[in-house]
Parts: sequence; C-alpha cells; structure tokens
Amino acid sequence: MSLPALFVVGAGTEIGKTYTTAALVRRLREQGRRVRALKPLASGVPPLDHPDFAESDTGRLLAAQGLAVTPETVAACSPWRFAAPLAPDLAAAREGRSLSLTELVDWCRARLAEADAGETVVIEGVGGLMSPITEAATGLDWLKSQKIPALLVSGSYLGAISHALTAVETLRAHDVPLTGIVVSESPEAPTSVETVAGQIARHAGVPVGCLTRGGAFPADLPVLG
Ligand SMILES: Nc1ncnc2c1ncn2[C@@H]1O[C@H](COP(=O)(O)OP(=O)(O)OP(=O)(O)O)[C@@H](O)[C@H]1O
Ligand SMILES: C[C@H](N)[C@H](N)CCCCCC(=O)O
Ligand SMILES: [Mg+2]
Repeated sequence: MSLPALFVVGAGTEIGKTYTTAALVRRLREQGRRVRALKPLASGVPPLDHPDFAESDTGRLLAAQGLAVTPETVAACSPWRFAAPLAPDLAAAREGRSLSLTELVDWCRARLAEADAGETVVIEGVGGLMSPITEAATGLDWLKSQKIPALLVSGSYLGAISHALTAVETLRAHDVPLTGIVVSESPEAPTSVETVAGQIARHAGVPVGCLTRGGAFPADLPVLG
C-alpha cells in the first residue's frame, strides 16, 4: 500500500474541502509527485453531460489531476453519486437507493491497496465531519474505519473558529491523527483569514495554514510525511 494517504474532512459543508484538495493535488503534481484524488461519495452531482458537471467536486478533482471527464474517470473517482444537494443518506433515499458503510470503506481500502509505491492518495469526505452518510453512520465513522490521517478544512466566516476547534476535539476524542488544518478564506468574512488561522492555531495544537481566495495550497503546511 502506498503512503502517505490523507482524508480531507470539513468543519462544515461548502467551506473549501474540494478547493483545498484540488490545490493540494496541484501542489503535489508540481513537485513531481504522483497523486490520486478520490471523492467516493458525492451528493449534489449533476449528470456527466450537464454543463455544471465541471463545477462538481468530481469535475474539479479530475481537472486538478489533469484527467478528462469520461464515464470511466468519473466512476473511478466517485462511484457513489447522487443528484440531490443533501446529506448522502437523504440524497440516496430520493433515488430509492441506500448506502453501505462497509462497501464504501472496502472500496477506499482497495484504492489505497492498489496505489503504487510513491503515489499519494487523497480522499475527500462529504459535508462536515459528522454529516450523516448512511442511516446509521456519519462521516466520522467512515474516517475512523479508513485508518488514515485527517487534514481538516475550516472556513474563516464568523463562527468558524468554534466549528474548527469542535472538530479538532472530536477527532482527538476518537484517536484520529490530524496532520494539520487549512483555513480556506470565506467570502465576506469579518476578519482576515490569517487572524482566524492564528486563533485556531492557539488552541488546536497542530499546524494551521491559510488558503486565501483563489490562492494556492499553503506552502508552509507540512501535511504529508
Ligand atoms: N480559498 C478559496 N478560494 C476561492 N474559492 C473558494 C475557496 N474555498 C472555497 N471556494 C469556493 O467555495 C465553494 C465551496 O467550496 P468547496 O466546494 O471546496 O467546499 P466543500 O467543503 O468541498 O463542499 P462540500 O461539502 O459540498 O464538499 C466552491 O465554489 C469553491 O470553489
Ligand atoms: C450538498 C452539499 N454540498 C454536500 N454534498 C452534502 C452536505 C451534507 C450536510 C449535512 C449536514 O451536516 O447537515
Ligand atoms: Mg467538496
């Protein structure tokens, strides 16, 4: 199995997990490293031939990897896709489908196991750390089962500090290794992203980096071994 691998989790939804994951993929590729980005479970995904597909998580992660959108590349990145922009269990129910945590974890394990030596695998979670993914399981259960370190993504909106620190405490309570935190600048935040990152860093006890609007992955954040 390749190492390192990273699981990108959010302190909330729509705060920059995909943006951060894509920025990390680009950074690693610039460094000449091989990287595979996965968004195994995605809700709010339009059909492949829809003009908005490129803006979906899967579309953005394929673009960051330099991959075209084809039925094969999409299925290899995001095998579980649902149309409704809801928690995955609800989105699946709208389509008369259901999800199995075991199948999801096994699929990810297989991708980690088949990765070449020297290849980095980055998995983006869904929603916030404890967003429901099946009727019984949350994203935290998924992350714990996967047994790879987490990278936490936070916003810089008012309230983000508490959301980020609550997620840090939850990860700690569940013995999930946390490699660092990326604060992705939120639109119309009342203070600078650096200020928010500084506040989070004072309490989090792990490296914290800033990702400004439209910016690149923070150069000073050591997230991979
Ligand atoms: N640092 C940033 N610079 C520019 N745009 C950003 C940044 N962070 C997030 N965005 C934009 O904000 C929106 C939400 O971000 P993103 O899709 O990365 O969130 P997410 O946490 O992955 O959401 P989800 O829970 O749906 O997976 C996207 O349009 C994204 O491009
Ligand atoms: C549609 C959205 N962008 C995500 N794909 C799913 C977010 C689920 C959040 C559920 C919750 O924690 O309340
Ligand atoms: Mg995303």
